Amino acid sequence: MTRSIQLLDVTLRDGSHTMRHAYTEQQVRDVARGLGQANVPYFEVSHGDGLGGSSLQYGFSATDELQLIAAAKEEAPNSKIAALILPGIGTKDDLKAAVDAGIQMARVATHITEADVSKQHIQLSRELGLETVGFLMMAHMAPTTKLIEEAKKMESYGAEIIYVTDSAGALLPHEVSEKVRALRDHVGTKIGFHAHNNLALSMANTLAAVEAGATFVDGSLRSLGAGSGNTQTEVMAAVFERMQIETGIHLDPLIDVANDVVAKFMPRSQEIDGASLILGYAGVYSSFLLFAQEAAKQYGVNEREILMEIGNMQAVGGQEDLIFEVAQRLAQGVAR
Ligand SMILES: C[C@H](O)CC(=O)C(=O)O
Ligand SMILES: [Mn+2]
Repeated sequence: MTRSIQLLDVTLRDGSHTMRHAYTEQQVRDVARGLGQANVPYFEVSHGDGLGGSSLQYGFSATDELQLIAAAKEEAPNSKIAALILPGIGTKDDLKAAVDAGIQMARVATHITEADVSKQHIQLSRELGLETVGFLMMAHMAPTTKLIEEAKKMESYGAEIIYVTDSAGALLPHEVSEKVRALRDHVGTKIGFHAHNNLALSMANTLAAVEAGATFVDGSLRSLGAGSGNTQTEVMAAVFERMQIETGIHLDPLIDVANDVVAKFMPRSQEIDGASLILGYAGVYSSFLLFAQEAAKQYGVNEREILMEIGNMQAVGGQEDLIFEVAQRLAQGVAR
């Protein structure tokens, strides 16, 4: 039997963190056109922290995300455009406006233990006729029994696909296998997996997820995403082709857009440096990296020390302010 996988590219959303939310409409058009020409079935466009993320807390977008979504849709009419939405950041009105701009999928994201807050957004997404994903972030922070509990809640609200999201790039392959297999055995939805490469495990973890039953996997071109980035989309497409797993993707134009478009504007290559390694090692939200680097500079302290402390404190998305408090305390030599 031929196996098939749906590949979802997040360059224009997770990559927005690394781009400091400064994507221009032209960059988005160029990437979207390339993804469309490569027949990528799904790709995500929005502020890095999802719809409505443009703010003082998370960083202002240089260009309105609705304008970016509409531009992407024009360039890639045959791909489905997804938008991430975090209840508490993105509102129901943001979701409705994104539908008008052209999205066909909503990915409703919560912390791994907080699925309750996704109910209204998931229900609205279904009412609006969107393909609807429950996106459970920081999956390393809860045992598999809890993951099943939270996934069942999202399923009961109407989610059609549930993602195990390794936001910190902290999961090991056997942990990914265990979590995805447990969802396959206990939840009736399709299963997805989203990786970060902070421990150089994103491809291994993606393959572990696929072997365990995931049929949706995320990637970004040249790995352009928070921290050390995501599984590299074009590499993943090549590996799946070698494994005779059907993706429907045309490899050549995909490599072209990665090399000729994304590589030209990305601020740095997505290597694993000392700080991004610590994200995976200490289990820290990947989008905290740039905040930690800024705080380290501001207070004259070591960025790795900040990240280790944030990991010890088990900080979660939305606690970006804590990074600066930790840096200040370290600068004053004050223990927690
Ligand atoms: C808002 C986060 O960047 C979502 C995500 O991609 C992750 O948790 O990983
Ligand atoms: Mn991510």
